Amino acid sequence: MKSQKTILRALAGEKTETPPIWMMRQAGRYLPEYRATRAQAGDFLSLCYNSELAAEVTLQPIRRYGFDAAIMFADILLLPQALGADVWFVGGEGPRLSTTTTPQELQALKPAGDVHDHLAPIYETLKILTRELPRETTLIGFAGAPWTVATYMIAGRGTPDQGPAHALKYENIEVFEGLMDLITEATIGYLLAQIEAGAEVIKIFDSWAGSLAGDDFERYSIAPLRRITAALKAAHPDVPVIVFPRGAGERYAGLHAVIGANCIALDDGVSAEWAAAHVQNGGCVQGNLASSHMVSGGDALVRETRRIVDALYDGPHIFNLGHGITPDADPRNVQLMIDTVRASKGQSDAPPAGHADIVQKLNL
Ligand SMILES: Cc1c2[nH]c(c1CCC(=O)O)Cc1[nH]c(c(CCC(=O)O)c1C)Cc1[nH]c(c(CCC(=O)O)c1C)Cc1[nH]c(c(C)c1CCC(=O)O)C2
Repeated sequence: MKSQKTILRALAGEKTETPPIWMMRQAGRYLPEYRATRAQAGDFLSLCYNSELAAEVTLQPIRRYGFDAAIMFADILLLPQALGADVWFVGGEGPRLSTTTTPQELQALKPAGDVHDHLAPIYETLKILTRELPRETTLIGFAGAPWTVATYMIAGRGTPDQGPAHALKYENIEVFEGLMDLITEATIGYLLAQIEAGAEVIKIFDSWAGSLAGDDFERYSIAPLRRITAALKAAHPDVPVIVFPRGAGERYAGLHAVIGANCIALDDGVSAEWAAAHVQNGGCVQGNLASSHMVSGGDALVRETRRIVDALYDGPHIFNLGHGITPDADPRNVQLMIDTVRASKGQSDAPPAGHADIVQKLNL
């Protein structure tokens, strides 16, 4: 039976009349209703573990904008915490973790199968969402890719160049690879449990893949993504997998087949025209409007949105940003992007129907 949900149709390789749309970090600080619920929860991690409130913030952008998909509200750093690392967030700065760089610290982490009690609230969030989401909205579960999660566990924080993780590869490859294996195994169990709790699509974020050079890219980004995808497919062949090796550049070409994923998510470092020629021939692509347009808006936003839709019009495409929306974004620009995508029919130089109205309505 053909699925009614446009995202699932695109993920199955179908070209849709207008691309379905959702947005990375669509529940977030740019929305006043998110800030209010986060204040009610106390802090960010408390919000992640409060299933009712996490479901509520997941639903907020769906109510406001009617996105085609909802991504469960959680964070990639909950898994290290479930493995026994300390994780906390410093306001205005970002995450902090206890570090794992020695054999003793690796040994002290829990086995991959022991994460589920800790993560039970996340599975509960998915169950609530399965009941409460509109029928036409697709529910996305996610995890960080092993390399990206490892970069935080090794450095104990976000780093501009992932230097500490690269250094550990050279200084103690056993600890590095042992940690990668542990994260990979735990991630498989975590994602399988998300599917069992109601996730219809899985997305794996390899936000720092771009800093892996040469063989390291294959070994530490692609191989773990392939291993996780294969394990998910073995148990749930019908659940589509989106992978996001951010910063892959020309290495995006051919990745569907290499990883076995249904969709490759593109950052805005590659052009949509290039991706149409070199990536979309392998299957569905997602992306890739620069998230800065959500801050600046106006005609440039409309033009660029239109250009991406047109470039990827001949194949399966899910519209998204190239990275998460930032806290300084204007919620009205999100509406302008959605209206532009939904008014488009592809392959035309004319502005989308209603473009002038949209711009006027939003007072741009
Ligand atoms: C690297 C990474 C993290 N988390 C995530 C990634 C991969 C994607 C990417 O590259 O952005 C993924 C993530 N983080 C969050 C989601 C929820 C779903 C969504 O709406 O996309 C998802 C899918 C919520 C969040 N995760 C975080 C917030 C902001 C926290 C707050 O409300 O204060 C949200 C809404 C915090 C977070 N979480 C992380 C960092 C580095 C930070 C601090 C930076 C920041 O503040 O934006 C780790």
